[in-house]
Amino acid sequence: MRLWKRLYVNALENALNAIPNIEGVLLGYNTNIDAIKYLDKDDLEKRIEEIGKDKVFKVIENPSEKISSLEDLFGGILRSIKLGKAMEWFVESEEVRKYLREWEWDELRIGGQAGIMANLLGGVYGIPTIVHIPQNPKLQAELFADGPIYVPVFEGDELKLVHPKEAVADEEELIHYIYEFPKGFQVFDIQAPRENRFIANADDYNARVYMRKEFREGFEEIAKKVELAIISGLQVLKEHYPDGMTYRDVLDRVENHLNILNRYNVKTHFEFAYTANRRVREALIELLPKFTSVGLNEVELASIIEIIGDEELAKEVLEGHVFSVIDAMNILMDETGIERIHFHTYGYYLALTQYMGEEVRDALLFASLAAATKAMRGNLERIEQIRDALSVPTNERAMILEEELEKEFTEFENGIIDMTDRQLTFVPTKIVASPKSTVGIGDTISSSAFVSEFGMRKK
Ligand SMILES: Nc1ncnc2c1ncn2[C@@H]1O[C@H](COP(=O)(O)OP(=O)(O)O)[C@@H](O)[C@H]1O
Ligand SMILES: [Mg+2]
Repeated sequence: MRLWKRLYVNALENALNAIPNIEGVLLGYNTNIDAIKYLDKDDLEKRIEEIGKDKVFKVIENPSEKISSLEDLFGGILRSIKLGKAMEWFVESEEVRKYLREWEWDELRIGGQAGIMANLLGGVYGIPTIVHIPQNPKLQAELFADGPIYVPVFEGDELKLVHPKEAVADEEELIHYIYEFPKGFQVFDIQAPRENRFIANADDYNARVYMRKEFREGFEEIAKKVELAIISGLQVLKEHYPDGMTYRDVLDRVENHLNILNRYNVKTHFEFAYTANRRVREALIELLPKFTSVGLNEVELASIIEIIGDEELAKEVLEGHVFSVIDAMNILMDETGIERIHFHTYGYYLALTQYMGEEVRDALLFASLAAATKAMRGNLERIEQIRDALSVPTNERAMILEEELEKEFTEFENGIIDMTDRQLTFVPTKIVASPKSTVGIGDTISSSAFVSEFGMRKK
């Protein structure tokens, strides 16, 4: 434990010193507005009575999975409360979209993985950050932090970088309406067994990974301005769209972007997120050889192993057997040739890299501090706040894993295992006992580790 205390303190200093070395990072592709509302029993019951309680209650047992009417909307919310389950349904009706807008919200936040990471990397870490925003209405632009956050805009033929607030356009508001309820929340005779959220998604652009003109026509200029790129948001892809477009059309465009980034020696990270469609998941695995790095959790690693490995190993990964996780990471590296794999789960992180160095470990430790800060405060606002996370307890149970690793691998020192052609890095993480929020922690972990490792290796 004393060892890790010392390593955490050193890693924080090393990472903080290195972050100013990073000259530019690109974030694609998903950015939207998250409109959060904390549900109120009386308001909710009144609205449901107005629409017709019977009609709404029918949807609870026969979920429509999408929203074409107000019955669907409130039926979905009630179902989510009843089961205590997170659910996200797409809003198809214009009339319901208007209703949602008028129902208002308690809080607006930037949403989408790229949008959230822009406020972290640009707004908090001060790294020059270019972000893809499918649409740039005022309501969304104002949610971006001040700081070196940029969107590319054409001025004549020339591509200029400006803060989103300076490029506001009369474009669509892509809103994800998030309805939160606490454990025990009661409406009529329905009670929530645990806290959770229902999301009404009124965003036609990110659902099909729409790319704006600057990214279609000016990508080479954009790639020249950065050293790093982090790609996410591809998990939503569907096999087919009503207009005949398929996931292939999107992935061809992404592949073209990766070819350009690779040509300019930009290091690229792909942040995996659970991808329900198996075809799309397969295609994403096929794209991994074009990336430098990938970040994922236990569910996502298992879902990959279901495709490139076997069911038995996938099951063990899900159950959290550390040696199975290590086997799975090695299989993924064998299969794709990717240089860096960062696995995160509750209580510890692992990285498998085709290069050696203590920077890999220090980056994971820094990421753990950033994640704990975010969990504690709900939001990270200033980089100095990360120092407070040093006093958060380090996961004690990971010490048992550490002993097992020590027994299995003789060359294990300070979290680093030399596997001759690969380095395996293990760190026990900080755990916040009662987190204020856990939204976007995974992206905080992966992006913090990826950029800080690069910064430290650059010296
Ligand atoms: N209370 C907590 N304290 C510290 N870290 C946490 C806590 N809860 C979750 N985490 C970290 O957050 C990660 C969540 O990442 P992930 O599963 O990818 O979800 P998402 O991408 O939706 O944020 C977990 O793997 C874990 O490492
Ligand atoms: Mg994640």
